[in-house]
Formats: sequence, C-alpha cells, structure tokens
Amino acid sequence: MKRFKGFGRNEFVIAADSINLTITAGTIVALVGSNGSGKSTLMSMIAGSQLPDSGRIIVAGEDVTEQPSWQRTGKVALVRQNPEHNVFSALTIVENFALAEAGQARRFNLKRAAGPRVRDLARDTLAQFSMGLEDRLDQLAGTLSGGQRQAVSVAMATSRNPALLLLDEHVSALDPTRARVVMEQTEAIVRQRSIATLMVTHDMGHALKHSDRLILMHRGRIAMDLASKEKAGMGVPDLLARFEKLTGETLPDSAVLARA
Ligand SMILES: Nc1ncnc2c1ncn2[C@@H]1O[C@H](COP(=O)(O)OP(=O)(O)OP(=O)(O)O)[C@@H](O)[C@H]1O
Repeated sequence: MKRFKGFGRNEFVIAADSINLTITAGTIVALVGSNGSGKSTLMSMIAGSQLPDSGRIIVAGEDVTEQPSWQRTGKVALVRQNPEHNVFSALTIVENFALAEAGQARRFNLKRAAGPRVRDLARDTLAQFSMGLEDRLDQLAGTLSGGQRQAVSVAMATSRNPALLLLDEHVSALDPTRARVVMEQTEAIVRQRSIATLMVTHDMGHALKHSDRLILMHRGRIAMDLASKEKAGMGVPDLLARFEKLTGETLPDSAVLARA
C-alpha cells in the first residue's frame, strides 16, 4: 500500500492498495489504467524509487522492499518513457553499456569496462533490433534519434537478463512506425530471454497485442486481470467498453488520441 498527503489537512490519496501481483518468468504483463490510477506508483515501488507504506516486493525469491534502486540493478531493469532519461548523451553507445556494467560490478573505470567483452555484449544485443546500431558503438548517444535511444535502452536493460524488466511507456514518445518497431523488437528480446516483464502503456492496441496478461488499475487497485485466453480475440473497443462498464469512466487510448 502507498498513500500520499493530499491537498487538505488530514487528506490522503491512496495511490496503491491491496495489490497482489505475481509475474512469472517469460510472461509479459501489460499494465493499463486511467490517469492517476496508480501505475507509476506501483512501478516506482518495484523499481525502488518509492518505499511502500506496507507490503513486500519480492524479486526472484529475494525480498528487495528495503533496497534502494541501485541495489536492485541486475535484478530489476527499468526503461523510462523519455529517451533522454535512459542513456547518457555525452557518452558513446558502448560507454553507456559499460556504465551499466560498471554499476553492477561496482567498478567505475569506464575505459576498462568498455573493453572487448562489453563491446561484444552491446553488439550482439543491438543486432537484434536490426537498426544497424551494432555498427555504431562509438557514436555519441546524444546524436541518436528517440527510437534509436530507446532501442539502446532496451538492449542495455536486457543484456544482463534481469529477473524483471519494467517498461514505463517506453515507446509512447516515438512516432507510430518507430514505436511499432521498438515494441516488436522488445517483445522478441524478452521472449527469447524469458524475462518477466511489466509494461505500462496507454496504447490499448499494444497492451492487447504484446502481452500475455493484461492488468487494469483503477483508483489504486487492480480492477481487472485478463489472462491470455480471456483477452484472445478481444479488440480495443471491447477493452474500452469493459473498462467503462466496470468503472463508469472512460479509458483514454493514446493511439486513438495520437491519430485525432
Ligand atoms: N509524490 C506524490 N505526492 C502526492 N500524490 C501523489 C504523488 N505521486 C502520485 N500521487 C497521486 O497518487 C495517485 C496515483 O498516481 P500515479 O502517478 O501512480 O498514477 P498513474 O496511473 O501513473 O497516472 P498517469 O497515467 O497519469 O501517469 C494520483 O492521485 C496522484 O496524484
């Protein structure tokens, strides 16, 4: 559970409540919900940037609830919405990989960390995106497009096979074509590596197409939990209608808003 101080005296907002969620290895769970439903709060508690008021976060059998985010590196990887928040612009692609590696090994000798082993790791992981990034390891990350940066971010986040990958609207800042490519490649990589994945999205089409299970949050709680079988054959209008019936509110679909 997580609550925040509200505007009035003795007023609180319960951002996450009674959430019981287990994600098994190799499963992609889409997390959707209206604005303010608690998705980011849940992601932050799992990533370690917010402490829950009560409850536990267990990753690969280890209780990480009290661990700060840097201690969870290697177990939990996060790709944020804004490409600029995921990579260091002033470093090259391979130096970004090296920095992630150095952080995990608690070493900060960037030159040494960016040696042949990390180059091979970066090249192999980036090759899966088929964007030619594997041949541009020495290019400054700041000169990459948003889509290329997100591809590098997903490659960095998955290269060490974390137990859990958090995708926080990671393609929402990209144009629809780039978003589709990065989303498809992300799915291919996490499936190939069997990484448990929790993906927040406002694009209901992505949520239905690229997940094994779809969770809908409303007012800090899980209002709907659709397994693969239940969501099979379901279209975006069906999902939106189910949400409306359940909550009496409408669910915004960013893909629709982007086309409007
Ligand atoms: N630091 C904070 N202080 C006070 N209230 C907060 C804080 N963070 C979140 N909240 C409140 O908690 C509730 C859940 O917010 P949260 O950001 O988790 O929702 P969300 O589902 O991620 O929304 P969005 O889709 O708009 O990003 C909201 O009512 C929000 O105003």
